[in-house]
Amino acid sequence: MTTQELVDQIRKKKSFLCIGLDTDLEKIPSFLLDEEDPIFSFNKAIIDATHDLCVAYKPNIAFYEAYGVKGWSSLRKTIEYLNTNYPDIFTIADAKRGDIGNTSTRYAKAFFEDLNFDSITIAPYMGRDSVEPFLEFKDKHTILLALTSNEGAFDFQTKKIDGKELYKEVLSVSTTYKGSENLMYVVGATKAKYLKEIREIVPNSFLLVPGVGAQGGSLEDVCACGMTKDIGLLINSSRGIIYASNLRDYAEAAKTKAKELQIAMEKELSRLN
Ligand SMILES: O=c1ccn([C@@H]2O[C@H](COP(=O)(O)O)[C@@H](O)[C@H]2O)c(=O)[nH]1
Repeated sequence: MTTQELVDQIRKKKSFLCIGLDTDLEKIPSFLLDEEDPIFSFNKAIIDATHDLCVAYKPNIAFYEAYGVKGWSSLRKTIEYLNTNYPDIFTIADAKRGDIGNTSTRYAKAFFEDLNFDSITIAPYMGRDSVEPFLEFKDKHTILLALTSNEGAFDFQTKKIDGKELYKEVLSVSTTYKGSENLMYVVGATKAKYLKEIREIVPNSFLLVPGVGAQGGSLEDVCACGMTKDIGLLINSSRGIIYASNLRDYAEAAKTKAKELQIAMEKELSRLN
């Protein structure tokens, strides 16, 4: 999917919500455990209930890898279900990969060609040659971790090197990478006060913003400094939506939570016009 197609979807749906599919067998309704593939059954029900309220889904790969071959099969069924039934939805493999060039190429093939995700999250620590193999894929997007939502972000990301914070160096150096027009960045909602300075470095790039809901970040604070004329934001919520109920009404409850966020986003979008 191109960036323009994503922007068009956001305007059409009046939503820049990304729903995180962090599907955990210990948290989904227990009656689903009798199904042949409980993870896929859960994801399918959540997707069917919420697809008109969001523009993206983000399966966190750790939740699938944790169940070995079965988990990988649930992931494959989920992405195939999305691509077949909801081709206008932007898909994010939250895999946080990145390695020496030839290995990164294999990761890129796995997530962009084999699984056919639209995008993947990447750790920038290994630098240019670990990122550029992902950028070679046309109409696919590489989402670099810039300033993450967790407390550990302060261990390295905000530390100064030659007078400049590391996350700012990640942002500015990565804009020189070949194919950088397909870069997006992860910035935690819990780090909203940094957004003004982030926008000075990457004024138009899309930001994937996790950390609203369960981690305490505020949608309004993120929009105040992070929104661009073409929106430029994908705000993720995982647990706050998918685990709204663990009873038979779980999909309906997820829809209600997604709707609350969509309404708040519609209000923010109306300020752009
Ligand atoms: O900085 C980051 C980067 C990634 N994440 C991921 O996003 C979701 C957040 O889940 P919630 O349940 O909405 O808190 C999860 O998959 C994280 O691994 C992040 O939180 N922060």
